[in-house]
Amino acid sequence: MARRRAQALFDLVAGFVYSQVLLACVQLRLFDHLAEGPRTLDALAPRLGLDASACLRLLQAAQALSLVEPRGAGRWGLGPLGAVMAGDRAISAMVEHHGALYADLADPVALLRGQARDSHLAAFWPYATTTAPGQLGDADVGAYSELMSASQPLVAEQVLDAVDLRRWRCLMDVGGGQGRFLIEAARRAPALSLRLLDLPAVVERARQQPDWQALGERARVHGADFLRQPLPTGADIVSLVRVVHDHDDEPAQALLRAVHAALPPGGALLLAEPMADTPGAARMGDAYFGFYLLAMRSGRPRSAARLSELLQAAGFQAPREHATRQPLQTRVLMALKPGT
Ligand SMILES: C[S@@+](CC[C@H](N)C(=O)[O-])C[C@H]1O[C@@H](n2cnc3c(N)ncnc32)[C@H](O)[C@@H]1O
Repeated sequence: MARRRAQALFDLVAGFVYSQVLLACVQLRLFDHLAEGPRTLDALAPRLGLDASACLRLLQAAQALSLVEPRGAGRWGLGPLGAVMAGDRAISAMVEHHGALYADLADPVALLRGQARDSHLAAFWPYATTTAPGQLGDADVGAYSELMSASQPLVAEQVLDAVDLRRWRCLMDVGGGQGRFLIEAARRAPALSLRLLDLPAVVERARQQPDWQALGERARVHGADFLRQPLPTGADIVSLVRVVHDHDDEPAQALLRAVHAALPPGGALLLAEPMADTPGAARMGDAYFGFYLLAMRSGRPRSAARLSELLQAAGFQAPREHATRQPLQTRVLMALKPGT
């Protein structure tokens, strides 16, 4: 038992280093190079811009983390985890933006005391701290919008496997980014009308995408600041996907009230995000997400029970949970506005 605890503690100490090894592999595009086929150290080092000794150090560290593996004849190939990274642009993008989080975590006590000066993560998600998100331009929203679009297919698949949208007439995705969730919803529910609401600069990016344009008359965009402007009416179901956890209690409550006001009686709110009380995911919810949102300077991970309280305080009936395949990544609550 003592040995197991010592190992567990060592992993806590070293976890940050393992993360940096992964970040270096992604930043140097190591997995992309190895996806083309196994390579020798001499062939890899110049491609990564490293000398042979540094390249070997990285490969050995990455091998210990199952990211790469030796393949004989002095060649290196993808390891089991590196193969996952090489095949998934979304995961690489997700890892890469963690450079901002790691920089913010350099002094965790200052972060907890609210004394940290700059927040790299707050700069990455500028809507979280500005008082005028509606004024943000394309240069401010582009990086996070692309990251969200890259990771959205996994989320959309889980949410739309859990909830059948075919009984609804019009879905408005609030904070819907570049429209990826709606594009998938449109495919699964061919009669559904679609409304995308996000900041003006974000919906402008959505509008320019060919697969959004392909939706034609079915889909409309609405650029607005959902914390400072009323939401348009007309949809009978509203989704908030990975949105509520970005906001502290007061704005989150205001947003839920705004959604309630925009829905007709009998309308529904679909809330999907990772939640704090997920069995087996305490590390992810409370440790990782808790500190991520602290560094971002807005929002908190919430349990399904806490979200249910907020939803009912906003006027919704008690929500029902729809099980997803990977609750660690996304859980889904559906709440109805009472009918007349
Ligand atoms: C974490 S992202 C989630 C995007 C998308 N729902 C997804 O899951 O890929 C949060 C989204 O909320 C939008 N947002 C944040 N504050 C907003 C505000 N005050 N008004 C309108 N949209 C806002 C952001 O622009 C961003 O697209």
